[in-house]
Amino acid sequence: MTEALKLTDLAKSFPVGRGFLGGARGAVKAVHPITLSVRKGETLGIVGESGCGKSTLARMLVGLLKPTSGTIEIEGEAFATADPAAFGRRIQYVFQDPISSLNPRKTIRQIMEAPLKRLHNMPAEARKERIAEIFDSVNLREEFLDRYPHEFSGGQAQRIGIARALAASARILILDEPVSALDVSVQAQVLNLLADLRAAFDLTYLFISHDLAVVEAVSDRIAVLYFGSVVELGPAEEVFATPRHPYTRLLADSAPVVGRPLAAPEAAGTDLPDPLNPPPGCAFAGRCPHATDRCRSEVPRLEPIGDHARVACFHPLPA
Ligand SMILES: Nc1ncnc2c1ncn2[C@@H]1O[C@H](COP(=O)(O)OP(=O)(O)OP(=O)(O)O)[C@@H](O)[C@H]1O
Repeated sequence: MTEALKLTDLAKSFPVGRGFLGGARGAVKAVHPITLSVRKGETLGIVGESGCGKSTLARMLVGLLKPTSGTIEIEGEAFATADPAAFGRRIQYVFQDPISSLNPRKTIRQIMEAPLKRLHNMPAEARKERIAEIFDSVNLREEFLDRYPHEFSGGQAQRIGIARALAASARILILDEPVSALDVSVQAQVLNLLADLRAAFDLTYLFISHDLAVVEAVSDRIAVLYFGSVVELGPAEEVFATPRHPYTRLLADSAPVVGRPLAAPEAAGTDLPDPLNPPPGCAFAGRCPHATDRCRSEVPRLEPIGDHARVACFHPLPA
């Protein structure tokens, strides 16, 4: 078993608006069917502009949102069929904003103890030992345990968020913009810590970010999301260096500076299609300099290209 995570045709729509008889008027397709696997020990980076479906995808993976269709397998087991605690022990979510994701009325010790009690039924003495061990591994002092979330800086709070995820003994972490809210100097510390933890505990990461430089630095492979679909997937060192999808090229060209976050590229217009009324063909066709009639009428599938990459485009760029 070398796959940590396997998604098959995973999709999510949100019903929106209320019609005359109270039924939904339409649906926002936040995530179009996605099929991909993440190897054990791998860091898969997921990038895309605001609204491309990153958070919706992440939330489905940890059971916070129910998929509209498709399946999720975690370490070979189907998500929907197993008991939720079993999945909490395997996959955990680390939030972007660590302080607001922690209960303000609970001490850090109480926050850390919850998954040990709930998921592992661990007795008090063992919990104490385990928490001390985890705190040590994220370089936090034990005396912090009796303080409250608001008493910490952003970097410390993010370490606590990571520690809480590790307390569940999960081997897969969904890191949703884990350093976006932090100062650049603190970002580096947290990224180094994540790299150390991955090696020490044999972890698999899904690293979601709109910061291309960060994603390129931490990932083994990168998936580029556009309008709810993966449009390109390949080795981290190739995806932005030699983009095959015109959208990836646009991203790479518009964020060449290290640490510069991904903004909607200006060159080819910024109009995203209407999610309530998606176009019949490629969602990027309206912004793409290479679009043809076929692109405007047929949806390209994610197909292998070259040795390691996949691209969803009828006119991929040369390597
Ligand atoms: N609960 C919801 N109801 C209706 N539409 C939603 C809901 N949640 C998300 N969406 C829509 O789904 C699409 C994807 O949103 P999502 O938050 O997953 O994107 P994102 O890439 O994480 O964006 P950001 O980087 O801004 O957080 C957007 O069009 C969004 O408006």
